[in-house]
Amino acid sequence: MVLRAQGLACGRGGVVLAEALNFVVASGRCLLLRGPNGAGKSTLLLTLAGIVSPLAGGSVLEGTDEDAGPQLHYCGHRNALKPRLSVLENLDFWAALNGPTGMAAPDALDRVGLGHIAGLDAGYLSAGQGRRLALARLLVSVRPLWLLDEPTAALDVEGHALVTELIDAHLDRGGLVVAATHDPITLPDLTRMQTLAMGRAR
Ligand SMILES: Nc1ncnc2c1ncn2[C@@H]1O[C@H](COP(=O)(O)OP(=O)(O)OP(=O)(O)O)[C@@H](O)[C@H]1O
Repeated sequence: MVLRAQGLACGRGGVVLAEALNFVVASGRCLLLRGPNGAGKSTLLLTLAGIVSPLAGGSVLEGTDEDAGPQLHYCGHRNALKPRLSVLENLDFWAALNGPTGMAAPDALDRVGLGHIAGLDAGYLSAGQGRRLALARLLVSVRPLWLLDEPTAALDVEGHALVTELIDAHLDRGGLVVAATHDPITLPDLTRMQTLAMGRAR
């Protein structure tokens, strides 16, 4: 499986943020989007997700079965949690919506360190706990392409390590990751990583 961008231009509000982007991300590899605030990293992720239309060119995930349904997870800045549902109910909701094709929800909560508060209303979660719950969505539904916007935001040191482990395990399974991040993410095997430097918006 390969994510291929060709002649891709993206922008918001009539401003071109990146243009003539050509890159390939193959199975088992992670592309890190780097650049200052406002460079267009989130916009590029939204464009790859199909949420924002490209201004030119495009991107395609090659090697997928057209009948297999959605092939990507988009994990944005916001955690998309329902505050009146418990932690487990939130994850069950996402598993039902995206398909319960991955880990069982209680196991996924254990994996991200939230098993002990599965019954707590999500509205009471700390910022980092909310981020961990958002990341658990990646585990309960199997999708090959992960588009992650600041996945380590609000996470503690162990949380940073968790993100690295989740990405690494996903790559082991042949997954692909594109992640916008200001924090360093260093995978054990550096040959799995590539970087796209984006410039400041004009
Ligand atoms: N809907 C919109 N209309 C107009 N401009 C927008 C819109 N959404 C984002 N922008 C602008 O697009 C630019 C790029 O924003 P984007 O969120 O992609 O940057 P980023 O590289 O992810 O930044 P950060 O590192 O701060 O997260 C910013 O200048 C932002 O103000």
